[in-house]
Amino acid sequence: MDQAISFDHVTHTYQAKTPYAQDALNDVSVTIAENSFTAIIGHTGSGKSTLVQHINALLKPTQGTIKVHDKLITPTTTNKNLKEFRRHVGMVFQFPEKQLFEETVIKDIMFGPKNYGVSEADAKHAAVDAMNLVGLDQSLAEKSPFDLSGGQMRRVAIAGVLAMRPEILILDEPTAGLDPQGHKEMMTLAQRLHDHDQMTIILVTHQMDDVVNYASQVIVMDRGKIVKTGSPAQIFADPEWVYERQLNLPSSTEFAQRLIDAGIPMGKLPLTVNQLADRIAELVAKGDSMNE
Ligand SMILES: Nc1ncnc2c1ncn2[C@@H]1O[C@H](COP(=O)(O)OP(=O)(O)OP(=O)(O)O)[C@@H](O)[C@H]1O
Repeated sequence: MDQAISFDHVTHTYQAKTPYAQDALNDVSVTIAENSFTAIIGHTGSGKSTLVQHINALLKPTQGTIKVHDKLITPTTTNKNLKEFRRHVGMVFQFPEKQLFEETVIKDIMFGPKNYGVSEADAKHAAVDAMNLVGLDQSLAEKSPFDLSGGQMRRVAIAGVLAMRPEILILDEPTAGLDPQGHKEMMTLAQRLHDHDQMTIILVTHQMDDVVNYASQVIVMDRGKIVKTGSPAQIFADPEWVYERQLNLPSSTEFAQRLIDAGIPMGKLPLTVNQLADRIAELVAKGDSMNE
């Protein structure tokens, strides 16, 4: 697969050259493949948000470079001429509904395209498409976004990003504060944007079940460094290592680990509920055949 994004020896220091200077990223090199669904995990303060904010040049590296498609971002990159580039990299921050401000849902979603000089008619077209993408009924278009439920408000905010038709979508803890139904809908949306609309999805999350259920690649951060990259199976194959990074296991993996600790041979660690159920069914079938 082609590389959509590559970090080359990137360091980011907040408040550089002051007594409060702090390296939030420390010599990070990593690539993220085109059309991949990549999860970024790591304990609080490990540098996940700092990392992803470099992908649309919201933050610039203190040292090193980032390449996003053909665009090179360096310590001397200025905000001039970044507008067109940023259209291709959609960023959904934590609690994006806080950024809603227009009188109606449709106006809020049209804001981005209009800001890029798209005609009123084309902006409306893009907004209607984006509402469909996120599963918002068109009957909500003329309502105030502030009269909607929390989950709906979040979808309006995401529709505003999708109306720009980005190729890369960054989701920074998109399920924070949502109920189980809203959580499932949000993750299903991310999956559909990846599978159906061929977007490169980058998900920052503390939810290990989402990592194994949706992501194909994982980047693990610890104290401003990338300490492991690989498939979910590779990342969670060593529970001790995961715990040492102050991370959880996916719930099915943790359950299986408890069974192993109790002396039950589970074989390869399961990652998902389906894999766990299959493993237990195999064990039960084996036990039955031994009793026959
Ligand atoms: N604007 C800022 N000014 C100074 N320091 C900052 C700023 N933003 C983040 N930091 C520091 O940089 C480090 C990395 O923060 P970052 O938000 O990237 O971590 P994170 O892994 O996304 O954390 P979380 O899981 O809590 O969102 C932390 O030590 C944090 O305190």
